[in-house]
Amino acid sequence: MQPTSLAVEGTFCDSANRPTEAKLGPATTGSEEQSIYRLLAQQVGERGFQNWFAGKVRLKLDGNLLIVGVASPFLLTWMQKKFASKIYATAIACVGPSAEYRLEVDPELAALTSSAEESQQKSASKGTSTANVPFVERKASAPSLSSSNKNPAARQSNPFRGRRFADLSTFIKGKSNQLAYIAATQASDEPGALYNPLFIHGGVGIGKTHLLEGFYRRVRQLYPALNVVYLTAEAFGNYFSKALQERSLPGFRQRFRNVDVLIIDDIDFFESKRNFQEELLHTIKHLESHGRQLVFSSDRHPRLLTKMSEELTTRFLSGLVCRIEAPEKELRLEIARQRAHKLKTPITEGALAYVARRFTSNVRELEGAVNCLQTCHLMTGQKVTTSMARQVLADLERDCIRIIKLDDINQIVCSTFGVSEADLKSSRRARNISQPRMLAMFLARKLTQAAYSEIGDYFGGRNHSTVMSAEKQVRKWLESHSSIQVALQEWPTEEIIESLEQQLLAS
Ligand SMILES: Nc1ncnc2c1ncn2[C@@H]1O[C@H](COP(=O)(O)OP(=O)(O)OP(=O)(O)O)[C@@H](O)[C@H]1O
Repeated sequence: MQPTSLAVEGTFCDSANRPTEAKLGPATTGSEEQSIYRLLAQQVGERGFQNWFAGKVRLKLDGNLLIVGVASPFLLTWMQKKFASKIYATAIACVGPSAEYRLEVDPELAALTSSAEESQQKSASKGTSTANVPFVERKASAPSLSSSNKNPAARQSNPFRGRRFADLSTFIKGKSNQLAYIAATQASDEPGALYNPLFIHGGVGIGKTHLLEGFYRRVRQLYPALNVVYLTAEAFGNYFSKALQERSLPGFRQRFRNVDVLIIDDIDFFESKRNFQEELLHTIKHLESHGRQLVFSSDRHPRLLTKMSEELTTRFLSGLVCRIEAPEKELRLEIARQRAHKLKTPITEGALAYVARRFTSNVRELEGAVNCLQTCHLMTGQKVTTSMARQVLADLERDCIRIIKLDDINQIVCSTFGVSEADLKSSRRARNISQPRMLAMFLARKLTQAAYSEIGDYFGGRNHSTVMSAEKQVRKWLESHSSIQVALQEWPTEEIIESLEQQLLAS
């Protein structure tokens, strides 16, 4: 599952704009609550705890359910994205393996937040005008991309504050991600000069956001005077809609068209959203014409974003497109090892290898697994062994399994190839219909429990031998590294299948 995110950097990074300025204590003062706070602090680290939890959330334990109340839907999606596994580990540490957790908007916190915001707005309106888009970094001077901005004194006078974004230095390199890593590092050395736009794509939870955040951070460190904005596509869309509603589009445009570096995560969110695409296109055109740096991430290659306008797609393709592939075994092992080291979890090599073997496609889940093992170590005081890992992670592994239905496959294949459901299930044999159909049948065999006859029946009342031969045909394409046409372009079958699987797993 891919959590949606309204993570907008400046809202959190700029302390003046923090949404939860009001100082709130824990919901109750009982020793139980205090110990939950302590466990949570162990999980998220002192800094994370102070930045995001202390005085800002309300914790409640209801049976085996840990409820974390936050001040806004905005915070909720953010916390869900960033801390879900840690909150879950805390819940387990509190009530054992049957624990569950829930993040919810706490009305009382929300009320306190909006009154804090109101008073902020009042004081802002007394001073110079600040537009209603809160996340754009403000700076005194006009933007400049010259190297004179590499100024240590300026760096000190404008230190990076607030939420700690992921850092490129903590990004663990391997075969599957090294191209994207090198591109992000090089482009952040000289924003606007090299790969522009830089477009990073890959499956769920494999480090795209980490790289984008690292990019953001590095540019901020090297060029503190630059106006750098990081946000998700969803946040961009929300701010755009709000500006439309409030008739404040000029302010919105002024904010976005004055940035030096614009980083937008999860751009696939814009698929089928014509008005957002249109606005983004104009923003890109404007920024490009002024030599500003653009960075995007997506779950797919730009050409596979079949519901994106052609103009936008060609712009995405005009710089450098890098793919992060599923992490290879060595990388998974190293990530697990470093995670355990960071959490100070004594763990055997065998247990690490077990985790790396079991959690293969998603680094987020891999990290979640190590978090669970840390909790287990905290509870038992013992070094984590392979058999302990096997036992503890059994539930997690089960939860990580996604149930994929034939309808899901049908929908994702149709939208990726731009064919209608009626065509996919029809008797038409044109290549642009029969290939997606065969792929759909192949995926149905691979990812569902459905029998050949059931699959044949679903995809247009075909018999089981049609499905068998479709499966055989797709295997042949894979073996011979054949390509398939999507969006008027040939793609390696392997890449298409991987992209479809990723979309299915994320759906
Ligand atoms: N190579 C890596 N080195 C260190 N940590 C990594 C690496 N790849 C991923 N991670 C960690 O895995 C977690 C998930 O990564 P991230 O959020 O960047 O994934 P994503 O590709 O953006 O996922 P989504 O598509 O869901 O947005 C993060 O905690 C991130 O720091």
